[in-house]
Amino acid sequence: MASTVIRGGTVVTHDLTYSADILIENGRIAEIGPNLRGDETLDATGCLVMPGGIDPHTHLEMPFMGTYSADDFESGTRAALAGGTTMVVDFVLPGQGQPLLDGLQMWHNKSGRASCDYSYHMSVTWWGEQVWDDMPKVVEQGITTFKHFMAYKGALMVNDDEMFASFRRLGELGGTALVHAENGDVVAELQRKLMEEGNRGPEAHAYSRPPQVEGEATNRAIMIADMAGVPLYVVHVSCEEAHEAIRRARQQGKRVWGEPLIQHLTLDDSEYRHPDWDHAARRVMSPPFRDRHHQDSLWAGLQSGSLSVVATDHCAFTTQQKRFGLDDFTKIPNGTGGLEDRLPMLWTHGVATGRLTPNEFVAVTSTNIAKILGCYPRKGAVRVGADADLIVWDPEKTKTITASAQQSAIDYNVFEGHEVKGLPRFTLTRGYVAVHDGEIRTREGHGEFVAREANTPVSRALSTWKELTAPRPVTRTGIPASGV
Ligand SMILES: NC(=O)NCCC(=O)O
Ligand SMILES: [Zn+2]
Ligand SMILES: [Zn+2]
Repeated sequence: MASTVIRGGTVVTHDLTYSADILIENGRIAEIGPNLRGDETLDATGCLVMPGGIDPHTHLEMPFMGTYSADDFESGTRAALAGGTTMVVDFVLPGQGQPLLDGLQMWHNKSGRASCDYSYHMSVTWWGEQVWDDMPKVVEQGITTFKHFMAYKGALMVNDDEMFASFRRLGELGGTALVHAENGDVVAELQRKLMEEGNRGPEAHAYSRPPQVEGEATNRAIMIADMAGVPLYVVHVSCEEAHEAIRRARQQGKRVWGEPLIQHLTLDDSEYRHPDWDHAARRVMSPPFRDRHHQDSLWAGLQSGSLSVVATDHCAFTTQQKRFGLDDFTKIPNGTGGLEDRLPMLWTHGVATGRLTPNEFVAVTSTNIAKILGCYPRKGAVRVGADADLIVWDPEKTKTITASAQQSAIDYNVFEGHEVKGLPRFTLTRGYVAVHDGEIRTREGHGEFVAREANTPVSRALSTWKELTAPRPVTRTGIPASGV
């Protein structure tokens, strides 16, 4: 295989910034240093060379709310690479009563079309002995993160007793628990009441999911995870109430991470008051967009380290699909896109504004999640031996986001009209140049499944601590005689 040199750029990792060339051989980084030579040269003059983005939260071709999300592994990973993301982690969603391994096979069948590397989280959508038995087999196959929906009552939601049992099992297996944290019982009741009162439009979606439902569920999940002895990752943290629970838990030494989305960081709830029904419905997702006060909290969390990862929850539905809920907001498929836009939007609103340093940008888009997921330093690193999943980032390159130029299969973009400054000049997936000076050259099927390690350092540390502090019977010498 021909070698490639990225020449003349500034390498930016989560902890270092320095000038160097990078030599790539057989899909891996072979050498980092000055004046390197290879068969092909990519000019990185004026650019930053960073680990490719990892998006740990996507739903590609996902069966949900009576339909399927519109981007599949082909269009989804093409969108990812176009925006500088080189690995996605999608959610396997077994049906009710379906064995986890069957669900996993369904996802393997779909992901063969991926253009970049990918992994999965397993979703615990129901509970029983079979799930308990299957969990170690799933972990053996390199899927170590298990998602629990605390919302979507009557569909994906699991109850507290099921969640506690699953969390304990995961703790034993050295895995990590994920939660969609919203109080599904309260949401269902608010939905019913709003509909009854004639609140049927997309804005009622936001009214039915106030920050309190997220704050309560986040805190509950944290406490259940702590009692079960398992690290916890809270997906799509959208508000101060949820962030506060995570911040407090982390200050107490609990092993909890929070993941805000680029949508919640940059778009607000005024979108739901838009006079055009389609405009508002296209932005219906759970949790909903929030106001400025919550956005400021999320940015502060990324700056201070109480929030760790920026994802997309890419779950794209067309306008036609959104119209399933024309006279009933509870039927609007929940989800928005963002795979192509996450990095440029975060750079523009984070780095260019001074909220984040370039190194922090790398941490929250790539390195932190690679460590949490157990695939670092193969992913999320610029170092010899790592996969050559790299972006050559031009901080001066600009564009206006528009659906007509996007890779995603849907007919709109929630960031339509946003100007971004900072875009990939080249995106490399295991050494292959999928974005070449802005031109998309993705190869369907190039992507490979990334098996991940259980028992990450954090998981081991937590198990050690829990074992040390486990309840033990008190050994007593003077036991009083029984009164019988
Ligand atoms: N977030 C959302 O609205 N849709 C995708 C499914 C989920 O993550 O809850
Ligand atoms: Zn969710
Ligand atoms: Zn999701």
